[in-house]
Amino acid sequence: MSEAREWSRVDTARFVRAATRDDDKYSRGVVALRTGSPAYPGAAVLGVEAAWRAGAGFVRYAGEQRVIDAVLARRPETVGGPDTGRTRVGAWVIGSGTDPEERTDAEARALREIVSGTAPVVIDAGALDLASGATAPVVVTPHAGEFARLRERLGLADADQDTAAEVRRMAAELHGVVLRKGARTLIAGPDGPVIAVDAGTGWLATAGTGDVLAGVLGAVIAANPCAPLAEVAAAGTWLHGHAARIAAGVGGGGTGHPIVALDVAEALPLAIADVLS
Ligand SMILES: NC(=O)C1=CN([C@@H]2O[C@H](COP(=O)(O)OP(=O)(O)OC[C@H]3O[C@@H](n4cnc5c(N)ncnc54)[C@H](O)[C@@H]3O)[C@@H](O)[C@H]2O)[C@@H](O)CC1
Ligand SMILES: Nc1ncnc2c1ncn2[C@@H]1O[C@H](COP(=O)(O)OP(=O)(O)O)[C@@H](O)[C@H]1O
Repeated sequence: MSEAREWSRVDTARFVRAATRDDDKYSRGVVALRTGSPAYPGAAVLGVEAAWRAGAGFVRYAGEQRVIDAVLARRPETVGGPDTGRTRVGAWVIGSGTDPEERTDAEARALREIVSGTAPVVIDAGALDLASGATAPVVVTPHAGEFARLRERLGLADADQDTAAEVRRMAAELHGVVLRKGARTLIAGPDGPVIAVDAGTGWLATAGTGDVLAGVLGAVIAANPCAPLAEVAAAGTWLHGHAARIAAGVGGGGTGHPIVALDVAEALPLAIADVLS
């Protein structure tokens, strides 16, 4: 069995800071998302909401007009439309709520430009096929099914001893951070230990919470430009789990109650306040 380092609240606190009088919207972190599609507009809304609620100072959304409309209806603070180059993006989020089979040439070009850039990119769901060609720093976020498919695609499908070893091996192959989602999320960079983040509540297993996680990761990465990417990703994952625990009311040792993905996003400010206290 491979060893994994258990990630804690104290570890997370190193990557969360209170806003100060010296901050402006750019210093708090700029996140840009190219997520969602006419088939899954909700994924864009969830990721954008999560990026704001996780403390981003500026959130930009680039996508189809119908999806921009859905995003702005929920979060008018968001700046829609393609980046005109005036804002330096601290982190990109791509792929949530998209289907690679439906990708247009224009969309493929836009995504290729993002994964060839210098800003870190969270690569989720329908963009996972772009991970192997990326030169930007990346965090890829497959769930169990996507992880198995990505292993096949990369020719890594022969047996490893356990999932932690598989995650480490994929990270080495991709020269990036791999974040394999589950009740216990495993995260590894090309070097360094495998990190384990326990969600702490099964109520998090509900549609759209992965889209929320992608937005959280974007915000935490944009706010921590100089920190090791695997550790920043672990901090974002821990906050996501903590927000779910708060939303589901499992804090006092009780069984809690069902939640939806937006509940997790809405509990993020309380999770951050708790870490800062
Ligand atoms: N409101 C929305 O717009 C939502 C959009 N979503 C988007 O829907 C698209 C399809 O995502 P899916 O994950 O449903 O579909 P996928 O096509 O990625 O995978 C679904 C299949 O993978 C297998 N699988 C194995 N382990 C799994 C696991 N742990 N979780 C999920 N599937 C597992 C299952 O057999 C299942 O049939 C993605 O782009 C995703 O971002 C989802 O996030 C749900 C919410
Ligand atoms: N049994 C579980 N207990 C706790 N968390 C879970 C469990 N199963 C999945 N999760 C978490 O829920 C989220 C689901 O993400 P994902 O599978 O991408 O869903 P979606 O595509 O619907 O957004 C991930 O953050 C994952 O770690």
